[in-house]
Amino acid sequence: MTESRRPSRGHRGGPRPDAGTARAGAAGRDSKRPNTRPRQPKRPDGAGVDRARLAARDVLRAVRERDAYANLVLPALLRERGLDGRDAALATELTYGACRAQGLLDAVIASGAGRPVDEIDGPLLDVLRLGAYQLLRTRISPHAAVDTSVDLVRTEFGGGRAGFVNAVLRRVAERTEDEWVAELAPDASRDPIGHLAFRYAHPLWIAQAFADALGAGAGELEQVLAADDARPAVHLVARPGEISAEELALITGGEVGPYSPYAVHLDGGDPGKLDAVREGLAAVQDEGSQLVARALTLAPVTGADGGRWLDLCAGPGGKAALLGALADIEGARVDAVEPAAHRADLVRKTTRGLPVDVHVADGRDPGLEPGFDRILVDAPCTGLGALRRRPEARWRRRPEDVTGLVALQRELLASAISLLRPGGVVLYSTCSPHLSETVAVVADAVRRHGVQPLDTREFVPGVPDLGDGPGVQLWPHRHGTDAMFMAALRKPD
Ligand SMILES: C[S@@+](CC[C@H](N)C(=O)[O-])C[C@H]1O[C@@H](n2cnc3c(N)ncnc32)[C@H](O)[C@@H]1O
Repeated sequence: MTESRRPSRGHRGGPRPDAGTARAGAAGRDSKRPNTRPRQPKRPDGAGVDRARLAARDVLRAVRERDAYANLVLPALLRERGLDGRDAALATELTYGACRAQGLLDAVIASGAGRPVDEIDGPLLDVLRLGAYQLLRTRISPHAAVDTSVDLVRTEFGGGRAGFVNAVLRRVAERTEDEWVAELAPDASRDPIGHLAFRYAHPLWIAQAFADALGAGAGELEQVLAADDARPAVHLVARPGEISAEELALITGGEVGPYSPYAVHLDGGDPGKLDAVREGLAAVQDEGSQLVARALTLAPVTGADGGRWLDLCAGPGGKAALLGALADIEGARVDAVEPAAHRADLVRKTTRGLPVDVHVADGRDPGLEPGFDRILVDAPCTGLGALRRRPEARWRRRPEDVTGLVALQRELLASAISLLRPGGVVLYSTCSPHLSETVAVVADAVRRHGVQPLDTREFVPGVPDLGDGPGVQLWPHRHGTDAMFMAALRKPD
């Protein structure tokens, strides 16, 4: 939370801050500010300004301008610029925090600027988001938050625009986050979901989808939304047959996960630097995803398992690698289908040395011989269950995305059922709890194709709080996993 400060309401209703009309920048007025930092000359490359904030700004710009993924761009940029330790931690916190909180920040910025954010120049908006995030959601001093933001703009664009940013951020700083929420959010008693969506910076349709999926547990909505904003632990999977979770925990300093026998949780750090990951003994994989791959192998088929397993939506290969390792132990073989060639390459990489055959094909018609014993359909989905790991995703996804994805999910599940042998099992999963993508797709398959729903809770042994079944919905606030859904279906004999 923010450190306490006395909000002055002096600017309310005053003239809207504008380049040229804004008061002089705050730079240089903070007596507590370390005086070692030289005033910055205007440099188009931004050299000389705070390196962590410059990195955060550049990532926000890439996300806004070219739909980049913050969690791919940032680590590469930190490496390229040699930022580590405190600088890297600050850049990460500011980038991911500003991405996640974007809706809330934009509402506050719009109020402070007296105009909608789409009327503010993109590069200025990036800096305003960074500054507003520091003011509302960190303990960084308001002077430092404003000054460094003004510096970022001045070095690139000069004094006029810097004055605008200074004026807007000074208005933002007049209230705490709670006070802004009280002023701008829908009333909690009349619109409780709208209120929580605003407070926890989620688009309303996503908060509504979570509430729908929680059903009787809708009182937990606040916890789900809060869990999306918490920094998730890094989950590793210990590859079965290579290393145990206990051994992996010992050599990485992590903790064995509570549910998957292969899971190790790390507090942070760069897992790519771990020897166990570099040597292929372990990989990064959410514990919920591990449970999905394992559930496919635990669901009973009728008769003997002939060892023909299929992963119909395999890229980038996290579950295919775990299935491949388990298949190796069981004497089975996995066919892995992925239509995107570059993602199929990733599957080949993650499954090297395992009994996995990768096919670049469309899962709706992969051209494989039917008769599989077990099929995983880890379908393309909105990803609403993994928002904590994808900072900007909640603002990029649109409710209209759901319809097209649901059509594809139904077709993929139908294709899987047609490829199963009688008595074989398909496990349908999504990293989304949206009911249209989960129980509705499964109910449609049961109705149309006569498959039998199995009590999937039995295939995630030891996991509590799974509701009434037969499908399983995991939740970050209950299980510490992504909000994965899974449902096992058997083809009648
Ligand atoms: C949720 S991801 C699967 C994640 C993967 N199982 C893992 O654990 O790494 C969905 C995948 O389905 C792929 N996909 C999209 N359309 C598809 C189709 N028509 N047939 C098969 N796969 C498809 C996407 O390219 C994406 O790689």
